[in-house]
Amino acid sequence: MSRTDDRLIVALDVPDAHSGLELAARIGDAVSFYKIGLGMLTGGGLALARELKDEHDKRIFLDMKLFDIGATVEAAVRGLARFDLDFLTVHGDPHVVRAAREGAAGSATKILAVTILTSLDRGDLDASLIRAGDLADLVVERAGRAFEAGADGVIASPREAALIRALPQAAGKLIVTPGVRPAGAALGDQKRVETPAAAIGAGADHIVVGRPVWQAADPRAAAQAILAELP
Ligand SMILES: O=c1ccn([C@@H]2O[C@H](COP(=O)(O)O)[C@@H](O)[C@H]2O)c(=O)[nH]1
Repeated sequence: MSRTDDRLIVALDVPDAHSGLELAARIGDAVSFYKIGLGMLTGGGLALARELKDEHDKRIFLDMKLFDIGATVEAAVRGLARFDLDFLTVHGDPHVVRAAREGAAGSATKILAVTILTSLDRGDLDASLIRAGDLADLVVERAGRAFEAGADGVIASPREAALIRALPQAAGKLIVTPGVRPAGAALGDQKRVETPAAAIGAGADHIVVGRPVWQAADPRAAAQAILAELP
């Protein structure tokens, strides 16, 4: 059986596993890859991951954005890798990525490193005392360092995807982009945004889309419309 185009990852940012399962059932075979994030941590997110994977043959991206001392990250990733996840996120700091690599050893879980959140702009970085300079340059630099530390891929906005794809260290690595909006869709809190077609055209392997799908009156049709515009 051929899988649905898994370049689209739908963020299941609903409060609990029950709502997540209902949403996935409404979307049906239009989507084969789901992201479960921090908002569902206390709502049965891991149980949902297991059920979608084992009972519904979906791919799972667990977006935990882990950040801690190396030993703690390694232990957390070792435990989470037992859930047979496809993707797991950690912060892009090299010590975190190295620890996550150790924790994921022997599993098929790919470690994705968050560069700079797509909801941030230069003003937000200033407020957080992040080094001055062009935001895209910082994203590309963090991506390069994360790759060198062993990340299987990075999370960045579609605006930086082409620059990251051009890095020699990016060969064979994944670029996954949230911050994706169909033309005319509300941005919400996203600040560095492009359309689905532009993101894939810039070199993203996967796009992550949440609210434009799960808040739609017809989430299946919304997902299908996004897939239809991919080059
Ligand atoms: O830099 C990042 C990293 C992760 N996210 C997550 O992706 C989805 C996006 O949801 P939308 O509703 O399409 O904005 C959400 O779960 C974030 O936690 C991100 O947006 N940016």
